[in-house]
Amino acid sequence: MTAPKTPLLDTVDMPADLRKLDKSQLRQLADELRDEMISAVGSTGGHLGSGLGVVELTTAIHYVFNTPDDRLIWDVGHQAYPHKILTGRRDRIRTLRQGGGLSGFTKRTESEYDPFGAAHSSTSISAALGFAVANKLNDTPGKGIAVIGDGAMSAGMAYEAMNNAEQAGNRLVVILNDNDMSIAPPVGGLSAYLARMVSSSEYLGLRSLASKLVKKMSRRVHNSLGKAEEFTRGMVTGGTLFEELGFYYVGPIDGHNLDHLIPVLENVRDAEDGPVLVHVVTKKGKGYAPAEDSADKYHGVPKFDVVTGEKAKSAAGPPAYQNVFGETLAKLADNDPRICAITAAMPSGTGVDKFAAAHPTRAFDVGIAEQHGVTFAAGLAAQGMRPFAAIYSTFLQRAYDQVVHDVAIQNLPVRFAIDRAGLVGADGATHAGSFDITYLASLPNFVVMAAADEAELVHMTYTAAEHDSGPIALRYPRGNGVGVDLPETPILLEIGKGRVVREGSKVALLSLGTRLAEAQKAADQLEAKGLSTTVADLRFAKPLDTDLIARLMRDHEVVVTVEEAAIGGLGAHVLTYASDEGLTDAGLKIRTLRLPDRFQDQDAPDKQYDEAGLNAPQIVETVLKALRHNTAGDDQRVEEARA
Ligand SMILES: Cc1ncc(C[n+]2csc(CCOP(=O)(O)OP(=O)(O)O)c2C)c(N)n1
Ligand SMILES: CC(=O)[C@@H](O)[C@H](O)COP(=O)(O)O
Ligand SMILES: [Mg+2]
Repeated sequence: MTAPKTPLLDTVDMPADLRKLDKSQLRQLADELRDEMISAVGSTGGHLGSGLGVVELTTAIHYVFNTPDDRLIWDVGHQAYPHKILTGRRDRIRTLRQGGGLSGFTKRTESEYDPFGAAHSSTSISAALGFAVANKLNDTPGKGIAVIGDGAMSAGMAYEAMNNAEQAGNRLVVILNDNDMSIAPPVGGLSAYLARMVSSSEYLGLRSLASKLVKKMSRRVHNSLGKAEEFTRGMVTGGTLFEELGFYYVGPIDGHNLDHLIPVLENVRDAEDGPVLVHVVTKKGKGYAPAEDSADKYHGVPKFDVVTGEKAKSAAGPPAYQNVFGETLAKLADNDPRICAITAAMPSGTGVDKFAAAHPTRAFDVGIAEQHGVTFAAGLAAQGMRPFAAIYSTFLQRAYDQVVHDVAIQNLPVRFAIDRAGLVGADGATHAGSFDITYLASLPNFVVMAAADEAELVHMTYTAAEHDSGPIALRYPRGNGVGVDLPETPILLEIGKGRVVREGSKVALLSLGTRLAEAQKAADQLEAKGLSTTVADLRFAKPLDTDLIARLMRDHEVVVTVEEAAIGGLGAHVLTYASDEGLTDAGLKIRTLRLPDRFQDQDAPDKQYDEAGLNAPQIVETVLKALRHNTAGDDQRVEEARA
């Protein structure tokens, strides 16, 4: 694929270069920026539609505002690729989301133009408010500018921030980028409200616009607006929700028309009062037909052919875990009217779309609102339903108090289907599902399971559905299963019981989750070295199968736990149990393999697991080291005895 011709963009490395251009050149610059972004994402894959929708907005913001002193915060950060290109990172844009490359989100360590890291949504207004207030207190120049999407606006955090924003005065600017899309079509009353605001807005002549604005904004703003005769699409002001929260509301305006955007943003920049919310209407996927025409607007794409839009096909293989979950749950719900499914704006990512296709009245997309989703599920459970809250591990972090306070303390049978458990590849540290075992298995009343393969996921989904005595979680990773046959009839697993998949005598590998495949490979390699190895799939991080663990500890010389989870997970529970029971007193060697105590950047998943030390060679090395340590210890003890 040849790179697009970008003569004007080639002259712009930083926003300072952009600001030297004449306004009349900005249209061409935006077109070239869009071409460059399409070309780059075609070669890397990544988030495409959202960035395409903010090409003009990105250009206008950097043209009008004094970034980086004005602190620009992109909500989620998945739309920030054009921003990266304009802020000195064009030379690395084709490394996006790859090992050692640019992050797919904003990241403080990457550039001074990324004042705040993101990837989870709806944090931008709070962060921008923090910058704004700090600058105000220190009498330092610079506003806080948050660009937040309509989907991200469904999260409570955005309102918590707006409720508190008045103190920033004119230092805070919120740009609501309304493309009427989340990853899936947006849901709920707020989305309908925004749609009504957009569809009912008039095209105002300047006079009526000015007379409306004079009531709302300072005279200075009003006067300078008088210069923008060409600005025809209305700045409509009304008794909006945002005004009730203390913002000057400006909009809706056409986010692809630079002749509208630039004067409006200039006025907002110069406004003496504030805070201001600018409602910008854009199109997700704008300017690239295959994206505009697709149902998901090319939210996230693999590599693709720029000319045809054809996406690289992944090799046919086992089904994705999320689909196994969604289809299994849909089948179970055929015979159980109490089962329902909840997703927080991730219907296809969690497989809840499969469930929704079969049981539309029992599938709930609550929007980006994980906290509400969990407590909503708690209410359903308390009323006798069997709710499955299907939430990515990383996003469930946001609802931790709801998990503890609304679910665990009340011992309510909410089923947590925790997708993207473990490392996730290109999305990197912000999306890794590292902590759920730690934060769930420490809670009284909780049952925590991890599926070793897609058949186990079927059994665990069924087991969770039938578990009415308290909260239960099942975790499984991003990606496809390992290729085992799916069972016709699911098995009801005994709570807190694991299984031995291979019996040996010297080394025992206690696996939880999909590292089981690596544990099996490691066992082959250990056997080849003459070390007889047991492999157990514990299935449950809580309650532990203490009978099995005690037996394996008594009968083996080395015991190694293996899990795709952070410190404080299975390994910690096994060690605690072993020391409580005195099982380590006789010199048993226990080692715990888990994710490292650092945030791992994006890379291919297998490389990430290598770096984490959770692939077969590292399991083998851990066992050998434990045995060598034994020998060294013995030698030393012999020496000491001799002395
Ligand atoms: C807390 C949280 N939940 C879910 C997600 C997954 N997610 C990423 S982008 C997105 C859609 C955001 O929609 P919007 O803010 O309108 O931005 P757009 O993609 O339309 O530009 C979702 C649900 C997330 N990043 N953070
Ligand atoms: C930006 C964001 O949070 C999502 O788009 C996320 O990248 C999706 O991840 P999956 O591809 O694992 O569904
Ligand atoms: Mg949107």
